[in-house]
Amino acid sequence: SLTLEYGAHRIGKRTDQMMETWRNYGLGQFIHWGVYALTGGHWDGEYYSGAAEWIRSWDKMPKDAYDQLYKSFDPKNYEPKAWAKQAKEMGAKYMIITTKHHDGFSLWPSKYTDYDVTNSPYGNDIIGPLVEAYDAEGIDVYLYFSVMDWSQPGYRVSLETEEDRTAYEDFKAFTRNQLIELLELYPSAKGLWFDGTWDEAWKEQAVFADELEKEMRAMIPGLIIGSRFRPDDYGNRHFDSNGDLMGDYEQGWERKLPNTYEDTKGNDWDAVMTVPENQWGYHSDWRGHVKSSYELIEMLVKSVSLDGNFVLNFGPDGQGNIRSEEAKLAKEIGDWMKVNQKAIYSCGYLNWQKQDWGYYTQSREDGKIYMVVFNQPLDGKLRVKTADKVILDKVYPLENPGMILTPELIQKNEYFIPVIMDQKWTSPYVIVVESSSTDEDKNGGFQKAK
Ligand SMILES: COc1ccc([C@@H]2N[C@@H](C)[C@@H](O)[C@H]2O)cc1
Repeated sequence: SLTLEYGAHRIGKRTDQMMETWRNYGLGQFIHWGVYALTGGHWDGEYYSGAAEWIRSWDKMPKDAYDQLYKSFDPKNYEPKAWAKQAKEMGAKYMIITTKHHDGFSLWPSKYTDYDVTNSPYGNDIIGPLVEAYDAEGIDVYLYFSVMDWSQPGYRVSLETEEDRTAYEDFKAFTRNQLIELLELYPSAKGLWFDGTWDEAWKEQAVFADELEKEMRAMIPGLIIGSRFRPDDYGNRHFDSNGDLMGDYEQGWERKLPNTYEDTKGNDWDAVMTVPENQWGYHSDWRGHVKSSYELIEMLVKSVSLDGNFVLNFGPDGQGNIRSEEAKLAKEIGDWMKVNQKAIYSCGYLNWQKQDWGYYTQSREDGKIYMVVFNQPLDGKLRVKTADKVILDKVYPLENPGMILTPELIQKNEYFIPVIMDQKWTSPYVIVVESSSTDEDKNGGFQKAK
C-alpha cells in the first residue's frame, strides 16, 4: 500500500460512545433551506427542471437577480419549534441543516460575509433557534456546509495561475473562519456534513483540510465528520488512495442505497434521500415520481438492515412553510415508526441469508432479531435460513407478543414461519425472533417456545 500522510487516520469503525450513538440513529432528517427556496424552481415564469437549489447555475437565471434574492428573504412562517416537533413525530433521531449551500448565503450571522441572514429583511439568526428547538426535542443536530461557495471572490474550481493561488488562500482562510465560527456559535452540534468538495482546487488541499479537520475535532471532542471533507495526498475523497475510508462514515450514498452488505465495505454510512427524484431545495412544481411513505419506509429498513442511517430530505418554502406532501410523509412514517421503532433504533445488519419477503435487522442492545415483512408470500410462509448453529427460541409478531408462531423445520437451519393470515396487512409488519446459539449442529434447530 501507499504511504499516505493525509489519508485515512483510522482503519475500521470508530468505537467511542458518540459514534455508537450516531450508528444507532436509524432515521434522520435533512433540511435544505436558503434563498433558492424563494424561486421555487421557477424564474420569470419559466420552469427549471434541475435541482431547485442549483437554479443559480441555470442559464435562464440572471446571476445578479439571484444574488439580490436575499433582500426578499423574510420567512414570516418560520417556526423552528414546529419543525422540530414534526421531526420528533416522524421519529427522526438526528437532523442535518444546510447552514450554507453552494450559493454562499449563510443562514447564521457570519462575521465573514455580508451575504447572510443579518443583511436580509428577516435579520435574525435562522440556525440558532433551529439548533435549540431540535436539541429541546432530543434530536441531535448536524451542520451541512458547502465548501464550494459561488459568492466568494476567492473561490476557484482549479488553480491555474498565481493569481488563482493567491485568491484561493483567502478563500481557504474564509472557509476556516466560517467553520470555526459555526462550531463556536453552535457547540451542541454533533457533527458536520460536508458538500461541494469535488473541485480540483480543493482536492489539492490535503494539508490544509487535515489541519482544519484536526482543529475542528479539538474544538468539539467526538465531532463526527463524513468521508466527503478531506482529500488525501493524491486528491482522493471518501476512500483514500489505499481504499481506506476517510472520516468517520461514508457519505457516498446520495439518492441511492447499497444493495448488499459487501457494498458497504463494513463501514458506517448514511444514505440521504429526496422525496422527488432530484429536488433538495424547495421546488413548487414536483414533476416525475414522488416517493410514497411505503417506498421511503422500505429504504429506511433496507438502510438499517445494512448497518446504515437513512436521512429523508425536507425543503421548506421561501416563507418557512413545510409543504403538505412532506408533512403527510412525516406523519405516515411517524405512524409506522410508533408501532415498529424497535426494529429500527439501535439495530443493524444480521448475517442471515436475505429473503424475498423483506429485511432482517438485529438489535445491538439485546440481540433480538426483527423480520420486517414487505412482500408477504401468497402461501403465508416466511422462509428463514439462519446462520449455522442457531436455535429459534421464540417467534412472535412485534405488535402481538402473545401470539407465538411455531416455525416449521424444512431442513437444517431452514424454516417456514407461518405469518398471521387472519390479518389483512396493508403496511410492512415486524416479526420478532428470539434466538440462541448452540455449539452442536442440532438438526432440530429450534426448541418449542417455553
Ligand atoms: C451532481 O452534482 C451534485 C452536486 C451537489 C449536489 C448537492 N448534494 C446534495 C446533498 C444537495 O445539497 C445537492 O445540491 C448534488 C449533485
